Amino acid sequence: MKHIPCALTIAGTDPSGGAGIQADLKTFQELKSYGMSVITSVVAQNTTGVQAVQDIPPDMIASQLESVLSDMPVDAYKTGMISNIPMMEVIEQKMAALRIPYVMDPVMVATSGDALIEREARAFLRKHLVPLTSLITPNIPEAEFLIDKGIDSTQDMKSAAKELVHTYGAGAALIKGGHIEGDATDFLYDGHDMYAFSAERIHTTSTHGTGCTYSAAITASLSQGIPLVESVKIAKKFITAAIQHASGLGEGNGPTNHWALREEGVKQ
Ligand SMILES: Nc1ncnc2c1ncn2[C@@H]1O[C@H](COP(=O)(O)OP(=O)(O)O)[C@@H](O)[C@H]1O
Ligand SMILES: Cc1ncc(COP(=O)(O)OP(=O)(O)O)c(N)n1
Repeated sequence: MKHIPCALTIAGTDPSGGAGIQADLKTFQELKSYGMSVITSVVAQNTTGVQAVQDIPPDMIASQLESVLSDMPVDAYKTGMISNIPMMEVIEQKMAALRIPYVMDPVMVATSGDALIEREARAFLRKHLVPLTSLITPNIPEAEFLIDKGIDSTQDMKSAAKELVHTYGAGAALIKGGHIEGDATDFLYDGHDMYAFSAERIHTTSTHGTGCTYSAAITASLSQGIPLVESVKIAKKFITAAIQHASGLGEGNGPTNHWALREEGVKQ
């Protein structure tokens, strides 16, 4: 029987469908990986912001992980919103021994400005989960927190990527350029070489869930055995089209369009 590439997301929810688990599963599906999910927090949110958060008890996160891991193959996984230390401990305990690609989107704050992680959990994430990653994908504010320094230029972005690998033990680091002026250029450092992935900046407010979608797209390709640099290249094309062809849904920062490449007729 043919093996279907299987990708798992461990993250919070977005009932409006633009970010979190919902964005991840849509992305896995579009990129032809079988999607699975473990929910860390149920978040009442939409394009205007976060209205309420209900964290799932750590035991229940452990049970969900056991359900998936005891029965299903997982070829690659990603984490998104992990709001507190007990959740991180469970993820570390269940996932550390797995020798499969792990992409961490170190989610801290939503586009709306709402915090999605407890303050004291940030340092724990850096110490315990970052060293398990194959790739970490911070935006600029997240990278600034992780390295404890300001990032004001492309040179700073490149230095941050190197520091995340060499000082904090990430397998590779992709610093995203959504939050700096100029073209939307992201820098990937894999421990040896630096790569730039660039797209023209699109003038839009439809950026809700861009980080979730981008990291899920990378995870999908990694689950198919595609090498890291090529996976990021595919994902950059996917997220750029998704922003470009956003539907303008919602009253606030709208979701991206996960089927944009399919609509464009681009063969994936
Ligand atoms: N306005 C934009 N035009 C084109 N690409 C963008 C735009 N905003 C973000 N991106 C791209 O979307 C991806 C997610 O980046 P970013 O918005 O920085 O992440 P996050 O959603 O985690 O804040 C990156 O590839 C970034 O370069
Ligand atoms: C449940 C959940 N997880 C993550 C985010 C933040 O998503 P991100 O892709 O960084 O996009 P923005 O919201 O910052 O655009 C979220 N909102 N909800």
